[in-house]
Amino acid sequence: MTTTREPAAVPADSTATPDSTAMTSGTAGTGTDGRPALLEVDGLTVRFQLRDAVVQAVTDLHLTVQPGELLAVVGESGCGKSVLAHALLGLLPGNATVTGHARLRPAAGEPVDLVGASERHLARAVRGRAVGLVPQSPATALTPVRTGRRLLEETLRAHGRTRREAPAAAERVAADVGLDPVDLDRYPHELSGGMAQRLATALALAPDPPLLLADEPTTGLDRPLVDHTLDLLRRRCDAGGAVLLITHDLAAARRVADTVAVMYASRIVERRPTGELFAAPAHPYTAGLLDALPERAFRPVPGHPPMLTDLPDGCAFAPRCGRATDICRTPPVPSAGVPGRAACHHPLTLGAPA
Ligand SMILES: Nc1ncnc2c1ncn2[C@@H]1O[C@H](COP(=O)(O)OP(=O)(O)OP(=O)(O)O)[C@@H](O)[C@H]1O
Ligand code: NI
Repeated sequence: MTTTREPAAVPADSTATPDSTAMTSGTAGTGTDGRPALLEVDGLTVRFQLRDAVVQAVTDLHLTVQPGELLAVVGESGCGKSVLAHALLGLLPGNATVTGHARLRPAAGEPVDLVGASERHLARAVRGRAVGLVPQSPATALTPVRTGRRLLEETLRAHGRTRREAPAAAERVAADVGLDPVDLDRYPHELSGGMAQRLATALALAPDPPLLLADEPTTGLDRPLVDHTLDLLRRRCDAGGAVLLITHDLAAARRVADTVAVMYASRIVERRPTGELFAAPAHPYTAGLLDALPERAFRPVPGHPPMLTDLPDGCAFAPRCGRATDICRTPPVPSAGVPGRAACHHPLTLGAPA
């Protein structure tokens, strides 16, 4: 069953969200209790240089994640979701240029701007430790020559568990993600897609990172395991962790997210508390995604997303949008996913551009 969660960390009045002032004033995002955001992404932009073209994969992206918050990033295939996650961890290939800021402020440890942090710092203090990643294609990410048990125990020991503690801890983490301990003795190539997915999730959770980036973590799972995984992520946030969940699945976002950011053609076009976004989407693209849901109109968004090598200067959604007019040839402002406001010249509900 799908349940609608009301936002836990964000007041219902989106104009009063603590980070909306931060977005407009440029100061650090803070939580409702005055704590700074755990992650504050500010103008993140990623370009890939191809031989004769530039891919605009992520453009001027702003978002915050508070401790305890589950933020879902949704959007069609190819809009830049995975590139966003990889940019935050310094995992992009050499033809990528990353600009902007992504400030991480873990409760323990020094704040760091993930953009421009040294590879050495990212490897030692960030990846896996401060920020975990459940990769989108776990089967290819798993080391082929070690069993799941060995991978998990090694990860746990690398993060402070003793040789004595690691075996029981590995079984606990495996059980948390719904993996049978027997399956821990298999090698990655002996795992089904769904088992590999759960093992990848267990590996990301084992060091207990304050921020988890989960890129389509329910791929290949059947419905009960999808819900099990989503609820596990929700419980992490309820216990004070933070999760950025990348998903195609709006029902998943609705079930567990506090906040939803909708990405279209490399930009966040709308970012709102989950209940508000589902009840009254402001951006026509968000409305289109909701109309495509089976329990709603079951009508797909017409047309196709644009090529990221050839984006228009104005609104990239205009060619697919029933509300577009001449003004949509100019960039919608703000284009930055400011909470409560859509990057649209003709929003459906509140959210006229400032
Ligand atoms: N190394 C690269 N070089 C050039 N272009 C790339 C590279 N990696 C990704 N891209 C492009 O960046 C864009 C965003 O890709 P990304 O993987 O982030 O999409 P996504 O939203 O995660 O899609 P999906 O939902 O299918 O996983 C795509 O157009 C993709 O082709
Ligand atoms: Ni992806």
